[in-house]
Amino acid sequence: MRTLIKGATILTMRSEEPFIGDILIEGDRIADIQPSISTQADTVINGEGMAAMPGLINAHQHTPMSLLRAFSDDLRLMEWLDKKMLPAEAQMTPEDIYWGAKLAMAEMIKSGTTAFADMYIHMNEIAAAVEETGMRASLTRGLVFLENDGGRRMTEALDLIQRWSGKAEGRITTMLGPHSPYTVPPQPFRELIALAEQENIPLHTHLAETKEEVVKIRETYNQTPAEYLFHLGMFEKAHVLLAHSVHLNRRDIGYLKGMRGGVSHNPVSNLKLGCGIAPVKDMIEQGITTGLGTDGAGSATTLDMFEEIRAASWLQKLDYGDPTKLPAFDALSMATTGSAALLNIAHETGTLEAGKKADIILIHLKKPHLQPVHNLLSLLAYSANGADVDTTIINGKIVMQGRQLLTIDEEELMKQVSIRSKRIVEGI
Ligand SMILES: CSC[C@H]1O[C@@H](n2cnc3c(O)ncnc32)[C@H](O)[C@@H]1O
Ligand SMILES: [Zn+2]
Repeated sequence: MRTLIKGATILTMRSEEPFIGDILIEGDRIADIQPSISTQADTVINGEGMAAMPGLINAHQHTPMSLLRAFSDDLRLMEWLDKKMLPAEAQMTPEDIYWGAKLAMAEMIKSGTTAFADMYIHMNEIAAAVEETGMRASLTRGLVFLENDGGRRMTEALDLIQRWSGKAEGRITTMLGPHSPYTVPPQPFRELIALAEQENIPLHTHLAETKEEVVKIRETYNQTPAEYLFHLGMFEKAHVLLAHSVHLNRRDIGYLKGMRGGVSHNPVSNLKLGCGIAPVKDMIEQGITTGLGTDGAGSATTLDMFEEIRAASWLQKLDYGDPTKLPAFDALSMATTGSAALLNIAHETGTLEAGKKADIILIHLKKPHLQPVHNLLSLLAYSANGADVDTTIINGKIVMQGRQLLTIDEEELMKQVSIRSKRIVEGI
């Protein structure tokens, strides 16, 4: 199967310079990118007036929480989690998880996200939704060790890894997911890190999201959250995906230096929950890989990565009182090459180049808020939004064209979401 995109304004993200050209896709990979390609193809897409760029990669998500979007807002994280989210999650059936995840995937595909990292429960249902929708995903069974469950959660985590790693034409990868420093005591944390090292499995966790977490870890271990993980050996033994990392001091950033993996910055969720501003510029200066994520729609409300790109850039400018901080290309890099590295898939995605997987989005530029095109990078980072995405291609397959989802029945999805979301909140 060959698909040819003709005459698009191409931003490869390998360089900052866009150019007008063609992209040839063969099977699941990009075969060629040139100013002009003359060849036969099964499908030809007219890319005129469109920007072509790598699909955006959401490095931290809880997909089924899309069913809890706008259910509870304007609360502190711990109160929001304990009093609202956990009781609602206790009402969710595996089928709810499947439809909640599908809702998130519909929104992601429609806003130009082609891959994501997810941490949740009932991961078989999420994996099934990934298989059907055609998305690329790194899946993690979130592990909280505050009560003895007889090893059930751990069994599910290992089952996910065994059953789904490399499945769905290689689109699914997996990680181990100790939820956070405040929900996983040292011994189980050590065991997970040892297992990750032994089996070469990446780890996905939350770190230093709120001041309350910093206080709690200080009271319990007399350490900062980053120190806690560092002394458990986490950063030297495995690839680690750290969500948030808002409250890191200079020494904490030093602990992360040289780590495999890096930090998923989730600026919109951090803003909305009043968590603070992550030291993104300082982490980048220390060579720490930084990507972008939304967190779940239960907190972020939207999964539009263009909002994250904009918020990331503006927060650093505001924090330093300096508009030169985190310029457009750097913020776009976080959502593409940065997040790809966090998901451990940078060899396959994150840039447009021959040989890489064909994860490509086409953005309609002939819109009042995207004209004139003095600077494509600025337009994409500071003015575009998810609704400007016309076409989404993942693993060489067109999953949205002309804003029509091709792998998801949107009408059925809306029906299921309406029934299930009502039942969940009525049950609390
Ligand atoms: C055990 S599965 C993952 C678990 O994480 C919860 N969660 C959602 N958003 C956040 C956040 O911002 N910080 C910490 N934990 C979060 C979610 O509700 C699931 O229970
Ligand atoms: Zn999270």
